[in-house]
Amino acid sequence: MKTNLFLSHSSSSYAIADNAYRMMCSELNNHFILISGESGAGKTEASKKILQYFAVTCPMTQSLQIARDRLLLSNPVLEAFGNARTLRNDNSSRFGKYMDIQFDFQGIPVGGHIISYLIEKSRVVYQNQGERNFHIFYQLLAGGEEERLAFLGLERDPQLYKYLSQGHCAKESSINDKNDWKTVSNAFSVIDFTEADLENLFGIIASVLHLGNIGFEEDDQGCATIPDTHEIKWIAKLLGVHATVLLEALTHRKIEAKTEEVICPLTLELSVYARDAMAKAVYGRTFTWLVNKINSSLVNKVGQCTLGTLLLLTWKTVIGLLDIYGFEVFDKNGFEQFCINYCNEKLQQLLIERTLKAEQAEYEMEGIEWEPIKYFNNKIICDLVEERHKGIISILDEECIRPGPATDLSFLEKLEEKVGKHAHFETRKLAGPKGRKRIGWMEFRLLHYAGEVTYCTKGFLEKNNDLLYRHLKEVLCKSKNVILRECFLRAELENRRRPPTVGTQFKNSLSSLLEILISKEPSYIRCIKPNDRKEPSKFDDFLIRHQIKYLGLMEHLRVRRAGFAYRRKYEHFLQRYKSLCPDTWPHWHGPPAEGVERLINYIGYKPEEYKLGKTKIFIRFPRTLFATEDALEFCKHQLVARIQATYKSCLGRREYVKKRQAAIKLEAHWRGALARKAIQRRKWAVRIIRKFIKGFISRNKPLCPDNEEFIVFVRKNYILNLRYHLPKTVLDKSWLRPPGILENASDLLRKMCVRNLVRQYCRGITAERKAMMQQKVVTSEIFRGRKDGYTESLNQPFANSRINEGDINPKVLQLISHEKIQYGVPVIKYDRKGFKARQRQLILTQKAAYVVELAKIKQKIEYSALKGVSTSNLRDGILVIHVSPEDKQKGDAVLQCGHMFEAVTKLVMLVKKENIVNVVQGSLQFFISPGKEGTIVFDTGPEEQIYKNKNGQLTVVSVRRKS
Ligand SMILES: Nc1ncnc2c1ncn2[C@@H]1O[C@H](COP(=O)(O)OP(=O)(O)OP(=O)(O)O)[C@@H](O)[C@H]1O
Repeated sequence: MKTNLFLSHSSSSYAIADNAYRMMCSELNNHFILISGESGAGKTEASKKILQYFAVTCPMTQSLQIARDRLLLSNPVLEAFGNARTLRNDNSSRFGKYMDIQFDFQGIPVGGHIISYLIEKSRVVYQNQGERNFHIFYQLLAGGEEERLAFLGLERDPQLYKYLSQGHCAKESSINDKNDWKTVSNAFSVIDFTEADLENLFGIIASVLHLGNIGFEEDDQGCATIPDTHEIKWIAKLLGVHATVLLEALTHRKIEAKTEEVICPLTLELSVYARDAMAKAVYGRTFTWLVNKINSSLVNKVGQCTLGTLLLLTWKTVIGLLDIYGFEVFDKNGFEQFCINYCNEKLQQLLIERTLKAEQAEYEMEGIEWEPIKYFNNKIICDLVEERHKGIISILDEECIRPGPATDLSFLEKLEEKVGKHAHFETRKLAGPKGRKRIGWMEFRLLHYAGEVTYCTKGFLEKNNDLLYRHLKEVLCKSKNVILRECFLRAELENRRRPPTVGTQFKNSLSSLLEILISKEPSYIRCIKPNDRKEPSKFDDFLIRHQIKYLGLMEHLRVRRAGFAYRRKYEHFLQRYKSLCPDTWPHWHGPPAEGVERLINYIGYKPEEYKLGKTKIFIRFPRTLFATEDALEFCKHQLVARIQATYKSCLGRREYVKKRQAAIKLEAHWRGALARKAIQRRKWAVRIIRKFIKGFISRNKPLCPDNEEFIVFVRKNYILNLRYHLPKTVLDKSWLRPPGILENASDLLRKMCVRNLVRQYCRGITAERKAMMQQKVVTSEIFRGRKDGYTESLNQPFANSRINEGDINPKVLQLISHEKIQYGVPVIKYDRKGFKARQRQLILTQKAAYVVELAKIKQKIEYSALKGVSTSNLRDGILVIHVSPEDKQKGDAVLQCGHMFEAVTKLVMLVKKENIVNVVQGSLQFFISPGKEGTIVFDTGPEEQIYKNKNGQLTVVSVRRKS
């Protein structure tokens, strides 16, 4: 347990709120802040500061801003309805308020709940001199819109209303009702109040004012009557009840006998009582409704979420804020002051129990050396008030229910009789001569922890009973005003049991409040009132000393100074700080006390900084704890980094595994797809191959489905191949071998190709070349296969310079004579005359070159006389031109010619007699001159020779070469 205690001051309120908040967040437990002090000491202000602090400093989400605003704005509404000006405080809380601020797991304020305690209802109908009714009445009149006031039948002047003017201070300069009205109106709009709600609510407020203005008169029989029903009509309208019924209920009382009901008129006094009771009941219950309504708007609404987030969202810690009426001492103190001061006694008791007493007891229990500090325990006063059967409340209750005439005086006598001997109780009768003067006959005095208070018993019984005549209750139950219908339930009428008295109710609600508080970690704000005159910056020493004394602050301070700032069970301490020591982190398996010892040794606590008890560690100075907290905070970062790293690696691994599985799946699918594709391809290939085989087998059959494709393929393939293998020249005889079925087509193509090539070739050859080729063809026809050297001659082109067809007139051989033909080889000029001599010369000079002009041939032979040309089959260049027998005088010409094939060809072509060439073997005959024949013998030998043999024959030897 750690107790925070501050004297009221804004910054200390912030500090304590902050401390409670941090503790709540770190230890995830509930806290409460008890604000105590006299009336006007500043409790309400401190509680507002705390709320503001939470509103400003706590983390906030957009969606939760509304909750925060409602939490903040619930204050002005409750203050308007529950606060009033008293002699001690212009804004005195006339009800007790306990507010739970709920925080979610992130420390965000998400909602709240308010419990109200005993509102001072009597103020509705009566105020002391210098005091006012609840603020809302004045605010409504000062700030309410004209239409609203007209609708409610109200005038602006509060003096016109009896319930507002008894204190003679309806208008107070320190209070700005008009502005406050604006604040309250704005707050209503934020806290979910509909226009209908406000209409009903202000209908009730207005009807209370109207009630107060009802005047009664006494008739002849002493019964009360209401001469002016103006107010009644307004009340009936505003509350939705029958005016006559209401009127009757205010002036009559229903008495229930065993079987019948009797209605009897009320006296004037009782009618006034009934009216005031109605006003108090209506206001009191409306206030409770208001608190409930605010609570419903503060409820944290959990939206749709998963179970995990639901658990997190519903996980709440709370900080309770208790702002309750302070200790009050007036000149005249009634039942209300009695309850208020009893409440303050209880709170002081709680404080004593949880700080002074508990703390000292704890030291003792834990075996910590301790010098006991004396303090005043006010339990004795609490017992005097609340003890069962013996306490003042029990005695009061007894008087209330007792048959027979019970009065306030009889109650006082009972008190004297039963608690007269109590040290804290006094009456005029019991007091000594000195005290007698200060206590009235109807009064009793209690010696409270905060001082003496004299209570006047007048009205105690009535207020404790808080009786509302059944007749009036019935009227209110039937009200058309929705709020009233919720406040006055019919079930109440049917319940014949007597409701608990106000005193007992208050006692019970206080004990349940204490139960709430005991379950939470406390923090205290003790408010000290500086002066009684509501003046700023004035400090009344006496008054302050008095407060410090009765609040027990000195004792408290002494205990705090001598004691320890912080204590914690070993387990909890170890659990929280174990991460600071390697020996205790992450687990300590030994006894917790040893673990704590090891831990603090490691951290380096000095001996004066701590004490070890039986079950707890006690830390003397806050700074030690703060240093430990700082170390923890630092350590947390490291731990967080480690946790984060582990978590991230876990995430990474998970991601990797996911990706891997996805990749495997993808791979499997892809492989499957590939395999399927391969199968398809294989099937397709098989089909194609099978078709091919079939096609191949039946390739020679007529075109049929079996071979159709094959043939098309073969054709296509052949054609496509063929284009790369076409012959390039006319002489190129190569040709791509066709498949059997394409032989015909191939032949055709080949022919076409050859024709095409030939055409191209032909187009490309010149006229000269053409002529030469024609000559070559003739040469071929004459000599191919008949004479040696022919094959070699194929490559030797004919030369135009040697003989030119264009230059030769085939018909006139004479033309040749003009042409000089150089054969470039020795020519044997053979004539009759010179043969012999020349022959010899020829032999000698066979290598010499002679140029023979064809003209000379012409001289020898005429065209028409040309009868034949002879040559041997050997490689020699001997040529014999046979002339016509008619021209025998000239004889045949024997010539040797290097370009034999050309000369012969051209010659026969000149004479157009290709068939006159005679290729002989062995020898040939020729005419040397007419009638005289010569023979030329052809032979082969190792070297070329021409000579005349013994027989006189011309012998021509040529070299035989392999062709
Ligand atoms: N911290 C403060 N600073 C300045 N003025 C303050 C402070 N606290 C209180 N007051 C003044 O004192 C008045 C009374 O304060 P407050 O209403 O909080 O007293 P209280 O203890 O709640 O009284 P009660 O018990 O009657 O409700 C305030 O209206 C304000 O004028």
